[in-house]
Amino acid sequence: MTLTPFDDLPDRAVRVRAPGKVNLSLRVGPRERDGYHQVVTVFQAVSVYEEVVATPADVFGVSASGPQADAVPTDESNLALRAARAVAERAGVDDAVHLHLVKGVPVAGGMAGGSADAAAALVACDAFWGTGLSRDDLLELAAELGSDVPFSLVGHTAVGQGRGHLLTPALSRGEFHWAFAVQDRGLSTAAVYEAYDGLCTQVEPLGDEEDVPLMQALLAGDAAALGAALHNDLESAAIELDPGLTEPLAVATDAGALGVVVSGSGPTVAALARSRQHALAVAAAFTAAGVADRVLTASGPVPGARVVAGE
Ligand SMILES: C[C@](O)(CO)[C@H](O)COP(=O)(O)OP(=O)(O)OC[C@H]1O[C@@H](n2ccc(N)nc2=O)[C@H](O)[C@@H]1O
Ligand SMILES: Nc1ncnc2c1ncn2[C@@H]1O[C@H](COP(=O)(O)OP(=O)(O)OP(=O)(O)O)[C@@H](O)[C@H]1O
Repeated sequence: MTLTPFDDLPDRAVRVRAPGKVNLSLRVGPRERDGYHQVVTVFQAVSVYEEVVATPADVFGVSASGPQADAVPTDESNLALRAARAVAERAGVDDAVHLHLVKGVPVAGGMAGGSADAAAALVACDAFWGTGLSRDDLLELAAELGSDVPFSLVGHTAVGQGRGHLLTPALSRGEFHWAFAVQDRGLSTAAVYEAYDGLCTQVEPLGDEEDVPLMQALLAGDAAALGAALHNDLESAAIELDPGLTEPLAVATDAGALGVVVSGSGPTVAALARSRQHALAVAAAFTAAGVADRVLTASGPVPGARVVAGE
C-alpha cells in the first residue's frame, strides 16, 4: 500500500503525524554502565513530518513510502512496529494492525525520524484500538523504544536529561526558521557516540548552567541570540566519521545563517535563518554548492505526535 498525505483513508483507519527534531544544544557526559551517555539537551520539534496510517489487518505489518523509504527496515526491528506491539501488550489487545509510514524526515539523519514513527505509532494504535492509555503510559512505552521517542510524543521545546528521555517543557516565543542539508548516506547514532568516546578522553559530569543564554534567547524569541548559542558536543565525532560535513557547515555560514550545527548525531546540517525567505535562500545555497543530496526548509517549534484524521 502506498498512501500519500492526500489520499482518502480506508474504513477504520487512523492517521497520525509526528515531527522531526533539532537539538538546539546537546551536551554529552560520561557513558553510564547501561551503555548510554548522560545528556543534557534542548530539543525543538520542527515542521518536517512523519505520518503513520494504522489500518485493520490479520497480521502485524509495516510498509513505507517517501524519498528514502528503501532504507527503512520492514521487519520486526522497525520502531513503529515495535511500538504497535508494545501498545497491544500493555493494553491486552489481541488484534493486529498494519502501519504505513509516509516518511518526510531524513532516514538515519539525526532528526529522529524513526523515533517520530514510533511516537506516531503509539498514538495511532492507542486511537485505533481505543485502548485509552494515559499520557504517562505512552511516555513510559516511548522511553523503552528509544531515547528520542518521548520528545517525539511531546514536541514543542523541551529539555531532555538522563538518556535524553526525561523531559521538562521549555518556554519559547515566536517561530524560528530552518534550512536543512540532507545526505543520502546516514550515520549510525551508536557509532557517533562511540567516536565521541574516542575523541574525549576526559568527560566531565553535566550541569545545565551552560544553556542559560540559549534558554533566554528562546524566551525572548531572539533568533540571532539563539543562532549564537547553538551547540552540539557530537559535532566533531560526526565530522570525524563524515569529513564532508564541514562543507554544508561553511556554506550556511557564508549564506548568512544566524547559526549552524550538525543535527543530533548527524549527518543532517541544520542552519538557523533570519526568516522563512532567508531559509529558502540558505537551502538554495546548499543546492548551488552541491553540498546536500536534498534540502528541506521548516519552522519550529511545532506540536508532538497527534491524530490528524480518522479518530
Ligand atoms: C543523538 C540524539 O538523537 C540526540 O537527541 C539521541 O541521543 C539519540 O537517541 P536515539 O536515536 O533515540 O538513540 P537510542 O535508540 O536510544 O540509542 C541508540 C544508541 O545510541 C547510543 N546512545 C543513545 C543515547 C544516549 N543518551 N547515549 C548513547 O550512548 C547508544 O549506543 C545506543 O545504543
Ligand atoms: N521506522 C523506522 N524508520 C527509520 N529507521 C528505522 C525505523 N525503525 C528502525 N529503524 C532503524 O533505525 C536507524 C536510525 O533511523 P532514524 O531515521 O531514526 O535515525 P536518526 O534520525 O538518526 O535517529 P536519532 O536522531 O533519533 O538518533 C535506521 O538506520 C534503521 O535501521
